[in-house]
Amino acid sequence: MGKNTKNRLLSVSEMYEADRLTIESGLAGIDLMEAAGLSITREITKRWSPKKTVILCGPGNNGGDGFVVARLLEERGLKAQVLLLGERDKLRGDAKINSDRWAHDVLPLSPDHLHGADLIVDAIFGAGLAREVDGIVAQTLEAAKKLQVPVVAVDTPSGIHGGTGQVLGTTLPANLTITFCRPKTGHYLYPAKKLCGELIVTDIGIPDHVIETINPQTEVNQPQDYFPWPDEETHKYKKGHGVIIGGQQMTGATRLGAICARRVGAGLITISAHGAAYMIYRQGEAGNIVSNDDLDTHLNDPRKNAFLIGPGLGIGEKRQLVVEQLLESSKALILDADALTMLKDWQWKERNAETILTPHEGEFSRLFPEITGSKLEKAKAAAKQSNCTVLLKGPDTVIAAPDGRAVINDSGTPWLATAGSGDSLSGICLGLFAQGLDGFKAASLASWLHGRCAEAFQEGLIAEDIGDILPSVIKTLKNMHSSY
Ligand SMILES: NC(=O)C1=CN([C@@H]2O[C@H](COP(=O)(O)OP(=O)(O)OC[C@H]3O[C@@H](n4cnc5c(N)ncnc54)[C@H](O)[C@@H]3O)[C@@H](O)[C@H]2O)[C@@H](O)CC1
Ligand SMILES: [K+]
Repeated sequence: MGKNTKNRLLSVSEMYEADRLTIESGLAGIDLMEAAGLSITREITKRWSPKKTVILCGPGNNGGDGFVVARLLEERGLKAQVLLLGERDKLRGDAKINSDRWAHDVLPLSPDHLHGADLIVDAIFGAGLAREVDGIVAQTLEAAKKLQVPVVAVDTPSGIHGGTGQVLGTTLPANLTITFCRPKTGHYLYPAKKLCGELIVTDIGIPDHVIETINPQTEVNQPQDYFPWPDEETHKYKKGHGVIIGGQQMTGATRLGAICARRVGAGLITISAHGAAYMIYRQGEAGNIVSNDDLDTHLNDPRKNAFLIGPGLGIGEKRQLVVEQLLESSKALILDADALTMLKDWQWKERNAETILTPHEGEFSRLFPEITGSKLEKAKAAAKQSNCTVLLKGPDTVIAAPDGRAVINDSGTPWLATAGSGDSLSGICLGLFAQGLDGFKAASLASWLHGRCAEAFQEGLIAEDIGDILPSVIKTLKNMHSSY
């Protein structure tokens, strides 16, 4: 993870730490709150001209931000009504100061006081959400949902945990969420990702050096710079020789992986197969090498530097032995699909080479039944326990390294939920692995490229299209600089 912190994602405690260090360094909390309220007001007035904004305020600083928005909207001639959870005279600190600056009445937070709203600002809970939302708050959020007017969430929609992205009790889906300094990890994890609507990150004065000091270990996945561009003097043996253990029946899975591995730049790809499957692979794509040598021969060839096992493999004792032999080798290794299923009882031990595991949620819970938590927490814990790079698949794929670094991928479309899509992903990983990227970089870049292929192709994508469209996605990398 480089020094640049612009792609970092904060946990809730890191956000509090950033506030604390900023205030300690001389910036007043009240100024941060004013900046937060100003940015929210600016984003609202850019998009809407509400006749009546109802602002739902909670008892903490999230509510304090809400009071600032009420005042600033009114200063711009826009009518605002504050509904407050709890007693106004019990507010403390910066929230109290901003309540005092709001010269109008507040009404109790209740579904009865939502009428007439043509815009809602949700400032009940943000980072301080401590338990499930229930009672009058839940009733008000449910009633607000039914109004079907635009909703602007301050920091997070109330009820969403900023770290995990989970809903605690209930929440109010937003059209726009405005958060401060850096996104929180929860903004990129489902279900929060879809409940936040458009996400805007605004600068409220927290300096970059504060984030550098905290050094958060999670980023949004922006791996474009890792792409292994070939230099002019290269030759195929310099670009790696990947081996895929060919499935005996689901031969298509192996072939999809092989195409993607070659498209992403691997010098050579060998499919290792026997019997009837060997003949099928021989009749397949002309650029694949197909070999019926035994595994030892491949493992003893120093040029064959990266192996993939799992796609279309099937399950059985013989295959289990192949998986074990690969695990004991010193080759870079990707374990996918059926290979993960057969790993179930494997005692995690040190491999002396890079390893990537690519489970979906079901495979993950069979592999790591004792690990629970958010998707991010699960991937991080599994990477640490297994000493492997873990690529936990889904619409919010998380890639975690054993040393604690993690990225959340945000490229892709629901069209990736199609047979063979995962085989293409592990093939891309193999191609990058073969070219010498480490496990974390290979998995991060593969996941991003895979998602971009779906975005480029759009409707009607099937697995075969991923390899076809990869070259045009790679082309876009040439002019791209990582930014979000
Ligand atoms: N200096 C700062 O700390 C800044 C904070 N800011 C805002 O402050 C927020 C964090 O403020 P707080 O730490 O006060 O936390 P919140 O305002 O998010 O919530 C804390 C309050 O809600 C109560 N609460 C939590 N969950 C509840 C539940 N389920 N049901 C009922 N009550 C519940 C707590 O008891 C506490 O009173 C951020 O999300 C952001 O909006 C911004 O103003 C920027 C500066
Ligand atoms: K909120």
